[in-house]
Amino acid sequence: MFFDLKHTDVNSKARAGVLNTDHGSIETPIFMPVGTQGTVKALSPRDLKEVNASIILGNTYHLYMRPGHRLIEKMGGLHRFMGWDRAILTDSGGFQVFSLKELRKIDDEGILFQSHLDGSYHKFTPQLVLEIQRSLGSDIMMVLDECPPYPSTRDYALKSNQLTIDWARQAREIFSGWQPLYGHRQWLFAIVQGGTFKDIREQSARALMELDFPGYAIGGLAVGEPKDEMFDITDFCTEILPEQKPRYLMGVGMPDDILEAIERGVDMFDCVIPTRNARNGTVFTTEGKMVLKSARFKEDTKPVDANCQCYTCKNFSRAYLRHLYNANEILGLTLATIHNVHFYLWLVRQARKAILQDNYVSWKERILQKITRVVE
Ligand SMILES: NCc1cc(CSc2ccccc2)c2nc(N)[nH]c(=O)c2c1
Repeated sequence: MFFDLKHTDVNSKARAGVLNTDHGSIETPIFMPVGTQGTVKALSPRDLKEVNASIILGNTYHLYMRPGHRLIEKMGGLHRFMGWDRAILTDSGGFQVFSLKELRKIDDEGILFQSHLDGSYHKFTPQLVLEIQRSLGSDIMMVLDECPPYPSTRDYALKSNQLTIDWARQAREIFSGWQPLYGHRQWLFAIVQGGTFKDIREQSARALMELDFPGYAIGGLAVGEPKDEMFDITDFCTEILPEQKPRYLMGVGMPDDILEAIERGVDMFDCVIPTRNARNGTVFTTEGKMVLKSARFKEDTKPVDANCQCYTCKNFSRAYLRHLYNANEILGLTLATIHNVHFYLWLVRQARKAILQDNYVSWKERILQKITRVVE
């Protein structure tokens, strides 16, 4: 069974489960570090294993653009190419086309766009993005979808949703006769859209459920809408989606967003925040967020987080990390990234423990008091 739902917290919709892939089992709730170009920036696969990452993300758009999915296929697939033998999830690429703001034109067949690298024209179709993900060999693939901008008119959200459902239908058809390239199984997730319109969200979820996918992503959120709307739509979607299938909230989020979404029945998360913030000198700790470049840490001999067991916190001081940032030293990026990814993975592991003990909500309230502070 691809997804085992082990337990649902008695006081909320928070769930503990296991995703079984041919590149290992993944305990949920899970955070997936983003490795856009076949690397989680500043980390080696060895670092990722040391922080117990069980699944990372690759980006179909970027890898298609460079070095190209055919080259990666020649290299034996993305796992071998990047030296990562645990699980990989890849996005379909449509979202990246929209967020790169290059010329793009959507029609019933797919998305026509210009490369951000050399200006060449390309067209992502439901079939092409699956071919690319087949060449990459991702364990979990995403269908091509359109993520409507926020805000969108109701009319736009309706039309866009119809297209996303049509594209998902084509993808499901291709997937029904699926022959993986490298011998390991590949799973296909659908993506629920519909903006912040609940009736369109329901239409989307029910149409995709009829097509029976192994898992369901909630897309089109964390695109600028107010947080309470994001959580309200998330809660609404998880009410409809199959209980026995994994739910993936795309592109979310800050540590507190993830804890709120877990309470509303989400199992999988990805976000660039831990890796991007680390590169900018901001780290997350059990006592709150910390801007390491700040002068207040100039002579601070304490570790980033005294409660953290990561390599960075066990071996280096805040003063040293601040020095590395000021000196523009690459090691600073690596050490802060190790810590932040470790923190996110630790947080969701703690969440899972609380769920299994049926005290997720009280645990969440306690931890939120601490991690949402700013360390002065
Ligand atoms: N900001 C939210 C968000 C993020 C991503 C990207 S998630 C990602 C990023 C890199 C690698 C893998 C997954 C999305 N992807 C798709 N296909 N559809 C969405 O609505 C959407 C919304």
